[in-house]
Amino acid sequence: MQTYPVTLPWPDVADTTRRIRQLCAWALSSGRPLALWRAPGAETPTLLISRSVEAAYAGLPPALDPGAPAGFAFFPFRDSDHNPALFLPADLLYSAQEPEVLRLSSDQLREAVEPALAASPSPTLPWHQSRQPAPATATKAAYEALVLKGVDAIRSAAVQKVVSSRALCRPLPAGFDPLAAFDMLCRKYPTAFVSLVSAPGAGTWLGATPEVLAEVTADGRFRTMALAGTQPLTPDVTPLTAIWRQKEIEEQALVARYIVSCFKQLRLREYEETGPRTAVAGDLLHLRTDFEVNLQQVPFPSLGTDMLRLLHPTSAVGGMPKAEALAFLQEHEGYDRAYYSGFLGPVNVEAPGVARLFVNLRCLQLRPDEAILYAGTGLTADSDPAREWRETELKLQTVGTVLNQLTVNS
Ligand SMILES: C=C(O[C@@H]1C=C(C(=O)O)C=C[C@H]1O)C(=O)O
Repeated sequence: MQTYPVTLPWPDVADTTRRIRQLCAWALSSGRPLALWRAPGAETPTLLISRSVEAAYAGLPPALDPGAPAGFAFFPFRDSDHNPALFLPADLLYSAQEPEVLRLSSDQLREAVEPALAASPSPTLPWHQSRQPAPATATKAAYEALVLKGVDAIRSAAVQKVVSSRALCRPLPAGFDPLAAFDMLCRKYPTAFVSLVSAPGAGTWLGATPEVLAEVTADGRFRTMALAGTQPLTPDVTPLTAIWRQKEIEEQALVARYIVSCFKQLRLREYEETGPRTAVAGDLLHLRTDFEVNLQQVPFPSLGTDMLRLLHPTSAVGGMPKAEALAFLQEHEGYDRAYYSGFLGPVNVEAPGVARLFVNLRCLQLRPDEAILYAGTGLTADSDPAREWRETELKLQTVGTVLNQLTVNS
C-alpha cells in the first residue's frame, strides 16, 4: 500500500496540539485505533491512525526489515485472547515536525478524514476502553507475600530470577485529559519513550518508558539494553555517586547475560557491549548495559527480527530461565499484566528499516473513571519484601505524576 503525503487545508492557525486533538477525535469516534508517541530526545510527537482495528491484529512480533509494512507495534506481556497483539498499520501519519502534511494510505481515508479537519473537537474524547475487567490490585501484605514466594522459588533453585509486579487503581482527577497528560510526560521525561495508545479491545494506555527492547537505526545499527537495579535519584545520590549493592549488580548481570545468550543462539559474536553504567530514568537510577551490532559488518540481515523474537519478554520483566519464571508468574502473580511489560513502538515509520521498540514500563491503563498503574521489581535470593514494595511505589510515581498534577483540560 502506497502512503503518499497530502497537504491538507487546515482551517485554522498552525496549532499542532489542536490538530492532533482533531485527528484523535476523528479516530476515536470512528472506532479506529491510534498511537501517539515521542521518541527519546525528539522535539515533537508523531500520531499514527489505522483504517480499522481488524487490520491491526498481529500474530508474530513484527519483522524489523526495510521491506516490511510500516506501523506501530503494541504487544502484550503474554499471548492471550484477552489482550490481542496489535500492529497498527500506518494508514494516517501526522508529525508535528511537518504540521501541514498528512500522510495517508488511500483516497478513501482522505475522503473520510477531510471533513473532520474543520470540526471543533470536544474537550472530552471517546477513548477506547478495554473489554477486560479491571485487574486485581495487591495490598502491601499480598505483594510482600508474592515476593517471599519468589525468593523461596529462587532459593529452591526453581528459578534464578523472577520479576514480580502489581497493579494499583487510582481515581482519575475531574476533567483528566489524556492528551494533556501525554504532553506533560513529554516535558517531564525528555529521554523517555512517551506513548499514548488507544485501540478497541486493548483500551487506552499512557506511559514513559526508559527501556529499549530492540532498535534498528538509519545508520544500520541494532541496539538493545540490559536495564535493571533501581534506586531513587536524590540530591545526594546522582549517577556519578551511586553505589550499587551486590543484589542489584547480580540482578542486572543476569539480564545482560540473557541478551548475550540470545546473540549466542544466533551464533553472532560481533557485538559491542558498554557498561554497566548508572542511567537516569525520571526520578530513578538504574544499571544499564548497552549492546550494539553494526549490521553492515555481520552476515545477519534479519538480526533485528530474530533478536526481537528471542528477547521478548526479557529477563528484566519476566525472569530466568524464561519458561520457569513465566510459569511462576502465571501461577502466583494473581492478575493480568495485559500490555504492561509487553512492547511497543514504531517500525518503518521514520524511514524504511528504522524501528524503535521499547518495553512497556512506567505505564497506566485508562478506564472511564480510574487509572490502573503497573510496576514490578526483579527479585533475587536476597530480596527484602518491604524494600521491593517501596521500589514498586517509586516506579508507580513516574507515570502517576500525571494524576497528581493534571486536573483541568488544556
Ligand atoms: C519491571 C519494571 O522495571 C524493570 C525492573 C527493574 C528492577 O528490577 O530494578 C529496573 C528496570 C526495569 O527493567 C517496572 O518498571 O515495572
